[in-house]
Amino acid sequence: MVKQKLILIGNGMAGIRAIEEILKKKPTVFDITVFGSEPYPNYNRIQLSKVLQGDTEVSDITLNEWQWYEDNGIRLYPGETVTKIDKEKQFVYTDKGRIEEYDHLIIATGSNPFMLPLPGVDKEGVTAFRDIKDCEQMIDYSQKYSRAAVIGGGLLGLEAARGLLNLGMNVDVIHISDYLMERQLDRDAGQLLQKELEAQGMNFLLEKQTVEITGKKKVTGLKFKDGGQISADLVVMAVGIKPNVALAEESGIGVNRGIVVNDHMETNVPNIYAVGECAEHRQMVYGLVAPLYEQGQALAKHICGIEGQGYQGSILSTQLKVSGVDVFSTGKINEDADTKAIKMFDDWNGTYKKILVDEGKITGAVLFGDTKDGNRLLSLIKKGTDVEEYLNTDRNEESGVSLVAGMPDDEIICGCNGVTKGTIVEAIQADGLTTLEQVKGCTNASRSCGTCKSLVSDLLECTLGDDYNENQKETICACTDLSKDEVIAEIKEKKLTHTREVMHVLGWRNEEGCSKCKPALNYYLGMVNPTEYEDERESRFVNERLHANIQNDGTYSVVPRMYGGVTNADDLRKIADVADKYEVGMIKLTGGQRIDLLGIKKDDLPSIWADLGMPSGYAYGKSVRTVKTCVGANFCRFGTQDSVGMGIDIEKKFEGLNTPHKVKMGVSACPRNCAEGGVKDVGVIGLDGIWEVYVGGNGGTELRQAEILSKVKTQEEVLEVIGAFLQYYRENANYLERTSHWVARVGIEHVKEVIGNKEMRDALNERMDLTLSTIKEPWSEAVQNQTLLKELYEKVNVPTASK
Ligand SMILES: Cc1cc2nc3c(=O)[nH]c(=O)nc-3n(C[C@H](O)[C@H](O)[C@H](O)COP(=O)(O)OP(=O)(O)OC[C@H]3O[C@@H](n4cnc5c(N)ncnc54)[C@H](O)[C@@H]3O)c2cc1C
Ligand SMILES: NC(=O)c1ccc[n+]([C@@H]2O[C@H](COP(=O)([O-])OP(=O)(O)OC[C@H]3O[C@@H](n4cnc5c(N)ncnc54)[C@H](O)[C@@H]3O)[C@@H](O)[C@H]2O)c1
Ligand code: SF4
Ligand code: FES
Repeated sequence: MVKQKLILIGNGMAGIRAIEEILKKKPTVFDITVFGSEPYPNYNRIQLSKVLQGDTEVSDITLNEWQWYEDNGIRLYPGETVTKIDKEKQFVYTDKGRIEEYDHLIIATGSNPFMLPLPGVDKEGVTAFRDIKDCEQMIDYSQKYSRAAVIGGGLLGLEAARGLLNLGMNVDVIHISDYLMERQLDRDAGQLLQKELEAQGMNFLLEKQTVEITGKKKVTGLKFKDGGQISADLVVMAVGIKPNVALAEESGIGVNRGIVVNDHMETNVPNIYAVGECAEHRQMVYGLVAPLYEQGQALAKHICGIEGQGYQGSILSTQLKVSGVDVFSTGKINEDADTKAIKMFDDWNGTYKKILVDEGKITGAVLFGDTKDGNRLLSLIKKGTDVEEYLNTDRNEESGVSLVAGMPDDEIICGCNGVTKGTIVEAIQADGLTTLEQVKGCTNASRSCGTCKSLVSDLLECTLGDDYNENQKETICACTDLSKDEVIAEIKEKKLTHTREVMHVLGWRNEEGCSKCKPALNYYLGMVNPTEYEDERESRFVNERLHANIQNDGTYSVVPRMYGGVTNADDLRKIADVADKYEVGMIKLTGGQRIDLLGIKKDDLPSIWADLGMPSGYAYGKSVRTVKTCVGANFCRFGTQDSVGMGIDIEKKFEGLNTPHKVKMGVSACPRNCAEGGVKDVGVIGLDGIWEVYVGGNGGTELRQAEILSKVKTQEEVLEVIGAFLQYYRENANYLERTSHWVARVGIEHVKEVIGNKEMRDALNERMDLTLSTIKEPWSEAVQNQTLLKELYEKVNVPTASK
């Protein structure tokens, strides 16, 4: 059957959720292509607040890994913007010159942050808070400067302000209204919130209208209409959002405030849908994920030909994500002539509750200080419940497990994803779930803002009773209850040899595995049985499969090996010839002292490798990468040892070794440490007559200083210590755990004890040598294998996505 061509414009939260819903219903009907302006896979935008507040890492907020796109046969074009839609011919055009035909088109272009058109808005240091780039800019500024001003005291502004406080900045919040979050709270709750946030260190300027952003090239402060002014090194604009409708409008699709859609999310143009913040349904545009996910459901049903009543609009609820402050609001927030209000204010405990009632039915609520009734009130509003029923079943005294035990099955636990208690309990019982991660994987509960995590955890405890262990072991992924150590033990005991066999024998919940467990099992199997295990190419991340790093424009990079960062005229000539012949986009020196050829077409990869005739630098692999060296004793007047020779020997010995994550090394010949061994996975420093070996350093997002592991005298001893360390890391770290995390987790003293023990060191080196004896050079192997070449590099429609 010929697949129908489905294109999604916008690789964000709403669009991809709609695709997930479509795949659940009709996994094989559509040939899907996704264009996303941002150069990342779909990530959890909501969690950017947590990233700024220091509670999570950018690397942990990905919702759909590159592998997910591949596993589902989706072509993703990251960093590529659709610039035109031809609605008659049914084509889309992109800024990279690509033209793609569609049968169905989904527009999910989200919103743009509203930037006040003030004089000075384009100065350095003025930013919105919408994406990873903005978040990184704020973190960067906080390291250089001390004063931040946030314009807008809404949800976003307050979450940004809390993050900037956590990053050590002094923060002024400039708000136009006379109380905070006036769109979500009433005055009483807004004032309580202000008091609480002031106690946390925020400074508020209310009823202030900014008229100018001052400074020359860079921002220095703000001026207000009342003549006042403040100084600031960073200005964050958080005054609301505007649906991103320019593309739709220019392409002749019906637009009002958002792209106008009907209940099935269809626009006024046949075969074109809109979903998410860019869509306008019954005169409403939404800026929270819960309604956007409901829209995705309706869209998926319609596009899959499943009957349904369509999207009917949503009742909103919001919660501020600032630790130490509990605020919740849903439905109507302010009284009018027809509304009665039930109010409770406990000054002593700092709690406030207001419930609004219209004709006997609950229509809205504002909670401060104690928000555990929030989801219940949302459920009651949705059901149109009589207020008397609510008042007669007061659960104020209940908390934790007894609170969830008393909830009816249709009560919502996860507001973002609309998941009820009944759905979660059923999944726990039917699928044997025991962990939060598994519940998230099966039901989506807690997958967005995460505020429902404790309720889900209470529900697990309530359903499993004594079988629930809160300090659950870390399982490999949601497909199994087994930890990494248990799986490795089973592989050894049952002599398992393939990923599928592991999944089958160990009772994987999902027979196909997932993008988390497949590469991990492939690694563990290879680590346990180096001589017998046949690497499963299809279980690897696409970069490793293609032996090249995919770039944000869909091209690849080629990094040949240069042992110890040393090159020669012949190799440089070969690189120059290749660069000319294949019109390489950019030639760049890397931080690991090598040469990177960027902008390579996929089809050209094998010919370039053949022409270069140099080994792969493994710049794409979870493997030993580079050994950076300083010039050392042969040339430098401070040098005490031959760091270059040592670096080359290390690199030659361990090149191509698979490791749980990438491994970078550095060798210097004196404590000046020019090769930066202090921030490498393995750093070697030569002193007079001895070598020091450091491990567990990291120079990336989470800076960590390497710790001393050993002091030895000879080159052989250095190789012996490094060999034992790397093998111990290979055998004990979780897949995708850098040495910095692993050493911090197990403790350097423990690692020292193991590596310091001669017997253990020898045994580790024996296993290491066995592994090293099996390594094949991947580029020359690929060039000589015609079947592989055809399969990997000439195949059309391989998704341009990687990890
Ligand atoms: C810091 C922060 C915290 C938040 N917290 C919460 C919260 O706690 N709860 C909540 O419910 N909501 C929260 N939100 C709002 C929520 O993140 C959004 O409602 C949601 O992400 C919108 O999804 P979307 O897919 O419509 O838009 P987006 O996620 O913005 O995705 C749209 C994507 O389309 C891309 N795009 C646009 N035009 C094109 C084009 N022409 N071609 C290709 N790609 C294009 C954009 O680059 C973008 O990546 C928060 C938002 C932020 C910024
Ligand atoms: N926890 C959450 O649910 C959460 C968190 C962050 C963002 N978001 C969503 O992201 C989007 C953007 O959030 P937002 O806070 O920017 O929007 P918002 O519309 O909720 O709040 C903007 C605030 O800025 C104020 N404002 C407007 N003009 C101003 C001016 N000139 N000077 C000072 N203040 C001014 C408004 O009074 C308003 O309170 C919203 O859709 C929001 O729902 C949600
Ligand atoms: S680390 Fe020492 S020996 Fe090496 S280049 Fe720097 S100063 Fe010279
Ligand atoms: S309430 Fe936001 S993820 Fe559950």
